[in-house]
Amino acid sequence: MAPERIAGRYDVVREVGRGASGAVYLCEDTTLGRQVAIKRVGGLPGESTPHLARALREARSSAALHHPNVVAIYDAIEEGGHVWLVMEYVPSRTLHQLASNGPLEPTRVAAIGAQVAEALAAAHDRGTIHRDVKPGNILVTDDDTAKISDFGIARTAGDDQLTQTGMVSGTPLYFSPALARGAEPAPADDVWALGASLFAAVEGRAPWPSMANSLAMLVHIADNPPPTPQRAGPLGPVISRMMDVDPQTRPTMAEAAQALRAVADDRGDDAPTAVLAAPGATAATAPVTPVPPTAPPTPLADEPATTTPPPEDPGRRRRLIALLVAAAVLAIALTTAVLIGLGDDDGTDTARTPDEDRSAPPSAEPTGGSDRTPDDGAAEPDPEEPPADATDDAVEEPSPDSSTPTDPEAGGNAGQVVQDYYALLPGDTRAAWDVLGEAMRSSVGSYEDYAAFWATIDAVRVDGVEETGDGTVRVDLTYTSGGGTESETREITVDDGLIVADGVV
Ligand SMILES: Nc1ncnc2c1ncn2[C@@H]1O[C@H](COP(=O)(O)OP(=O)(O)OP(=O)(O)O)[C@@H](O)[C@H]1O
Repeated sequence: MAPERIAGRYDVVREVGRGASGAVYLCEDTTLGRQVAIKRVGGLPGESTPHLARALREARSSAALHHPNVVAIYDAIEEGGHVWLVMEYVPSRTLHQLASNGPLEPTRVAAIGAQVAEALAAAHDRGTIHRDVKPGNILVTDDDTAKISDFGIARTAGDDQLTQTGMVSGTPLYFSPALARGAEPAPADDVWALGASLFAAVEGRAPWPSMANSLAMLVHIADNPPPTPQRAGPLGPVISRMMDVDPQTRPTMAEAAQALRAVADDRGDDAPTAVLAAPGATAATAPVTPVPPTAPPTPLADEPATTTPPPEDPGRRRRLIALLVAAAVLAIALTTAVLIGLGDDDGTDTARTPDEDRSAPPSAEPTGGSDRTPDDGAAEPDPEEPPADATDDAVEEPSPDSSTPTDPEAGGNAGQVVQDYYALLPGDTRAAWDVLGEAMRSSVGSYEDYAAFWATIDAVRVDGVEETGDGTVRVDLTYTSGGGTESETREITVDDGLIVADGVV
C-alpha cells in the first residue's frame, strides 16, 4: 500500500512508476509547497540491505550533481525500513516509452542525446560514472527537455564498497563490450550506453538481439560489432563513433555531446568532425555480423526473447571465464535485488537489477495492482504502447483481455493460480509471463528482464500457500541459485486468473 504521508512532510498524491528498486510517488512537499517525486528503496527491516545502501549511494552521487539535465536529488530519508529518495518531479515519459511507439526522428534524438551527454560529461568531470544509462533512465518532458535519472549504481571514484559489488548491476542490453567481458566500469562505458540508447530511439529497436540468457547476451555483446544505424541520417556516424568497439578511440562524453549538439542544430558537418576524426577502427566501418535467425533484434516493445547459445570457439576460453565471472556477479546482483527487496523492487536493467529484477520473484509490491489511481502526468504509460515492454516505466491497469494459459476455473482459486505459476518456473518463463497481469508486467519490467532473472535461478519450491481472502495469497518460497538457497514469504494478489500484485511480506 502506498503511504499517505512520508516523513511527516510529504503527502503522497499517486504512484507514477515503478522500477527495479521500488515505487516512485508524486508527492506534495507540505513544507515548501512544491511537488516532488519520491522513490522508495528497500523493504526489509535493517538498513544494511543492499538496497538501502544503494539508495544512499544514489542520493550521494546525485545530490552532488547540479545540472539542468540531471534529475535533482533533494533528500534521502530513512523511515520504516526504507530509504525514501526525494527528487525533483519531472512530468515526463522515458525515452524507452517514447521509442516504444516507433523510431524517433534523428535530430530530435540528437537533441535529447546532447542534453544527456552534457549532463554525463559533467558527472564524468567529477569522477562519477553513471553505469546504468539506458532509455528507461532518460526522462523526456513535453518540450523535449531530457533529464538523466537513477544514478542508483553510479560509482564515484574511490567508492570501494561498490567496486566490490561488481560491475554487472546495470542492464546488460546496454553494456559495452569491455563491460560485458568483466572490465571495471569506465566513463567510456557510459558513452557506449548512451550511443546504444540513441540507437534504440532512432531505430525503434535495441542494437542487440533479445536473449533471455544473460550470459549469452554478454557473450554476444563481447564478440560482435554493433550494427550500423539504418534510420539515423546525420546522427548515424555519431552513434557509431559512440559505439566504437575500442574504448581508446571512442569519443569522450564531452566530445559526444558536442557532436550530438551539432547534429541537433543541423550543423552536421561541423562539430562531429572532432569526433569522427578520432583514430582507430570505428563501429561504423567494422564488419557487421549477421544476427542469427534464432536471435531476432530486440524491439523496444513486446517481443519474446530468444535464447541464443554463444557459439563455441576454443580461442575464447579466457573471455568466457571472464564472462562467467561477470554472469555470476550478475546472478548474485539479480538474486539479491529480487530476494531482498527490489522486488520490493528490479532492468534492468536488468536488474534490474534488472531494472532489473522481476517478479520473479516478481519484484513488485502489492500497491502496483489494479487499485492504483491512473497517473495523469506525462509519466503515464501510453495506452497505445504494447504493454509487455512499456516496461521499465510506469504501471498500467490490468488488461481485461490479457490472455493466460491458466484454467479459467482457477480464477476463483488464487492459491492454485499461484501454485501453477511457480510450477512453471524457472523453466517456462514464457508461460509464466502470461500469468502476470499488465500491472505486474509493467512493474516487473520487460519479458527479457524477467526471463533474464529466472535464468539465474536453478529452482523455486513452494513450501506453503495460504489464502488470506480477496484473492490474496501468502506463499512461502525457497529459491535455489548457484548452490545456495534463500527463503521468503510473498503476498500475491490474483484477479481473474492473473497475478496482479505481489510483494515481499
Ligand atoms: N523524478 C521523477 N519524476 C517523475 N517520474 C519519475 C521520476 N523518476 C522516476 N519516474 C518514473 O518512475 C519510473 C520508475 O523509476 P525508477 O528510477 O525507479 O525506474 P528504473 O530505472 O526502471 O528502476 P531502478 O532505477 O530501480 O533500476 C520511471 O520509469 C518514470 O516513469
